[in-house]
Amino acid sequence: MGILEVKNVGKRFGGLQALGDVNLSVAENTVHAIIGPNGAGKSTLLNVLVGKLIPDTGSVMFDGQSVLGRKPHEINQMGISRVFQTPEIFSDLTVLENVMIPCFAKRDGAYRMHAFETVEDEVDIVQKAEQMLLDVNMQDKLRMTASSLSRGDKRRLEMAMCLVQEPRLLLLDEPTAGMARADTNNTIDLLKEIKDSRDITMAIIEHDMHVVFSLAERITVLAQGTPLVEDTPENIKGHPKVQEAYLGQAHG
Ligand SMILES: Nc1ncnc2c1ncn2[C@@H]1O[C@H](COP(=O)(O)OP(=O)(O)OP(=O)(O)O)[C@@H](O)[C@H]1O
Repeated sequence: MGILEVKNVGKRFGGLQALGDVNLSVAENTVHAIIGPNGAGKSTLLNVLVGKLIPDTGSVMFDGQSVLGRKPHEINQMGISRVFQTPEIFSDLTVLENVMIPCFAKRDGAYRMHAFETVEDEVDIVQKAEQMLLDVNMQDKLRMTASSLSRGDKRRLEMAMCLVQEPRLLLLDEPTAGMARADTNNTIDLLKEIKDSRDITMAIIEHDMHVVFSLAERITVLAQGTPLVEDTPENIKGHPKVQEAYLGQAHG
């Protein structure tokens, strides 16, 4: 039994069957990649997992509890965090403040923008946020305004905002999209460090096969809303069904 169990999940948008009959089991403390051509349903599946979309059929269980019917913040409190394709950060705040906000949210159950007025009283949260930023190698950028960060650092910051909540499952939506090779490799190294330093399960959507094969222990190939094959990276390489799924696609 995996920490995440998706069973018979289907989702339609009008006449379009975005997810057909998705079954997926993600084992605890592993990195599981979900790959597939454009329009395969990867983002739709992720949106179901975080409560942004309600599927028409099926069930989603996280650590034995149903995710369906819960609001995104409730799913977050269950221990599922998501890093978006476009970083969701507070541009006008400093790097440190950005990481403090989810700490307040976790402690108080609500975002508290006014919290910074009494920041001296929040020593524990400042320390926690600073340690997190050290873990993602952003200790030199604590006082920088988030809007002035490079694209790679914005993603790194968003990762810190997720990780500071100590999620048990981290969902990564194309974590290296748009990055140059050096930044991509830094992100791979960072994710490996994160994985090795704590109990965490990762589910990652990614088009860059270098990233997928560097990180994933299991890979599910999704095509037209249905898993075609699930296997180890070694067995996925050169698998005829994978070639079939990507046939005619520009990347993969
Ligand atoms: N809100 C929506 N309304 C209507 N159709 C949608 C909606 N969201 C997604 N779709 C359609 O559902 C299908 C699956 O889309 P989805 O974004 O999940 O694919 P994907 O595998 O993530 O693609 P990509 O790799 O391009 O991000 C596509 O045909 C898409 O156009």
